[in-house]
Amino acid sequence: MAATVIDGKAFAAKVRGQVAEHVDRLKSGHGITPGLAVVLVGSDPASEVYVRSKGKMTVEVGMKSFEHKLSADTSEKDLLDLIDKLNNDPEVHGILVQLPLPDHLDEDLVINSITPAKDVDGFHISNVGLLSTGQKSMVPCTPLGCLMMLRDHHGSISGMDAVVIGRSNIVGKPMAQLLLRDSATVTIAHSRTKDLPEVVRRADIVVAAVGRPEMVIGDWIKPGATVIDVGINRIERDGKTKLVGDADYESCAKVAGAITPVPGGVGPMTIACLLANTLTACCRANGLDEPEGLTA
Ligand SMILES: Nc1nc(=O)c2c([nH]1)NC[C@@H]1CN(c3ccc(C(=O)N[C@@H](CCC(=O)O)C(=O)O)cc3)C=[N+]21
Repeated sequence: MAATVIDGKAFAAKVRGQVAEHVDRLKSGHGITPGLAVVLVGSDPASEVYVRSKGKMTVEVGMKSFEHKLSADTSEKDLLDLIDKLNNDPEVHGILVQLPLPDHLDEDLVINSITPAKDVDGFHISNVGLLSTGQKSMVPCTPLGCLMMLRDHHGSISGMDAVVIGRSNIVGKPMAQLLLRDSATVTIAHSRTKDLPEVVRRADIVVAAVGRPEMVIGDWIKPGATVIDVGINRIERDGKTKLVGDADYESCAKVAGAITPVPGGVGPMTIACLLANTLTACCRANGLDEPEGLTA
């Protein structure tokens, strides 16, 4: 039987609609407009596309968007000065520094200079620590989007076997924390995992976040399992550029019970969750109730 396609694009539109309703209420009821600042250093074409799309959707849900584009040779001091300004700007509730940064900038130092309460990426060491100890934090957008789709599809994932392929700080590790918090049995696999296909075959939930185009194939998937494909890889095929995930869609969809497509799966949910996190940060900053269903 063919897998159910989990429509991340439609789900993301629904989430953005919910965010927009909350923003309306904040504006009319409290005179507060949530604001998101995005900082881009350098001019990577793919990054520019994402930043533009984030800015557009930020404005669409009624928030203020502050875009800061800095040249590729920006000094660490200038970048830290800008972050300091944004940390202290009451109109800014969320700050995102687009990654990766140019080599001469210390990514950890830069991320950890963002006020944790405004760290809508959830990458600050304080937020990482809070998440892993089950305390209130900002949760990384991509794993949060994956969790929302899993909860929506399964109702509960309690007791299910989940295998996360990939151990990055931005996806693999926080994803594992979120799955664990929802009482799944979690394995983190990676490029050195012994007999990866056999490990993946045990999973009811497979989260593919390795960054290798179409690496996970249908033969590795337990019949009926849910495949969440985090990969976004641009490849050349038949003389055309094509966007593919870390899972081989065609073969996986034949075996899986449900699967997220690329594009139109995890990617749009990531941006929707960025807006949801900005809303959450704004509510917390103003001592207001947090939006229900939009946090982890
Ligand atoms: N601090 C930081 N936070 C990020 O969240 C962050 C980042 N840096 N650096 C770059 C990556 C990449 N990223 C994407 C978000 C949405 C889509 C997305 O919506 N993709 C569409 C397709 C877009 C296309 O056609 O190229 C889709 O999958 O359907 C993709 C990629 C966020 N990132």
